[in-house]
Amino acid sequence: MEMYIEKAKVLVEALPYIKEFYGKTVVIKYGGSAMVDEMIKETVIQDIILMKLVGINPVIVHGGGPDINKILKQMDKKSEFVNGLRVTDQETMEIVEMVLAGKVNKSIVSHIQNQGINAVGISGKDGATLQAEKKLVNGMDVGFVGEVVNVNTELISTLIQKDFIPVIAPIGIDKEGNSYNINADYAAVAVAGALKAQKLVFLTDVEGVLKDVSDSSSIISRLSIKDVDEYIKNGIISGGMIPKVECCVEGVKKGVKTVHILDGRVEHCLLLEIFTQKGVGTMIEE
Ligand SMILES: Nc1ncnc2c1ncn2[C@@H]1O[C@H](COP(=O)(O)OP(=O)(O)O)[C@@H](O)[C@H]1O
Ligand SMILES: CC(=O)N[C@@H](CCC(=O)OP(=O)(O)O)C(=O)O
Repeated sequence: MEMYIEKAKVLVEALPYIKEFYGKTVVIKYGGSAMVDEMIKETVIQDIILMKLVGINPVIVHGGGPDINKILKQMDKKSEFVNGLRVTDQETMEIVEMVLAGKVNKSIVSHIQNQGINAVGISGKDGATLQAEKKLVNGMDVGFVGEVVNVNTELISTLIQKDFIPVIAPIGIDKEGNSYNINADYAAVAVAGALKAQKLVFLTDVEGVLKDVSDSSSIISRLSIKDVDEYIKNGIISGGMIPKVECCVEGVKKGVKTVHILDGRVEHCLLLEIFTQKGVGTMIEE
């Protein structure tokens, strides 16, 4: 009996959060290694379904860098990155689109549908959702790498209204109908900003933003956007964490209420963040 009373208490603890987020949009950037581990993948999907069933509107923007790397390797095609962005020639673009909008997108949709909940997978090209232009990196042409210049929220909003979970692959489209490879972190913040989301969550493969990358206990629980430049300058934040944190800052500036970097390897990290007093990972704030 005791055990059931404890379980009931956990549900009651979630009540104020369910009330707070009811009818609100939460954008989840799902990528990196949180996507590679099948067990973790299952728990992430369960969390998103639970969110949906208690009246929250989850929107998934996914990456799939490791999947693209795997296919390029099989094809003996080298991949080069500039500032964390994949140099994307025509052939690479075709592979990126095939992997992200095909394999990865549909696999997430399948996992959700398996649980009896409706999801629709789209690429940013559908309904001209992610309108893009060529992005120059430090003045350099890196091929079909895109920058989101506008998000047309019509298709996403229609899906939400009809109770589907939108699952978005970060492929952009320009005025001529060309495809662009967009880093999924950038795509997620653009979508969250345009939807005026209540929360934007980046799932990644570290505990959060750390003061010392080799010490997982050095987590910065609350990071003010004022301190970000300083942390980048003195090397505390480096590598792949730089664009992620910059996206968080942009999210806060665009008016997303709360922005988080969470450890996607932690079972049920989304539920812990949203429905309990125990915040996990790093929250980026004004
Ligand atoms: N201060 C920091 N705190 C945490 N991780 C950091 C930090 N500085 C650099 N990193 C690196 O950034 C990586 C996360 O970025 P990335 O691999 O691009 O994530 P994802 O694949 O989830 O988009 C971490 O695995 C870590 O190696
Ligand atoms: C331009 C660019 O670099 N695009 C990324 C898109 C996928 C992505 O962002 O995946 P993760 O979130 O899993 O890293 C790429 O080609 O890898």
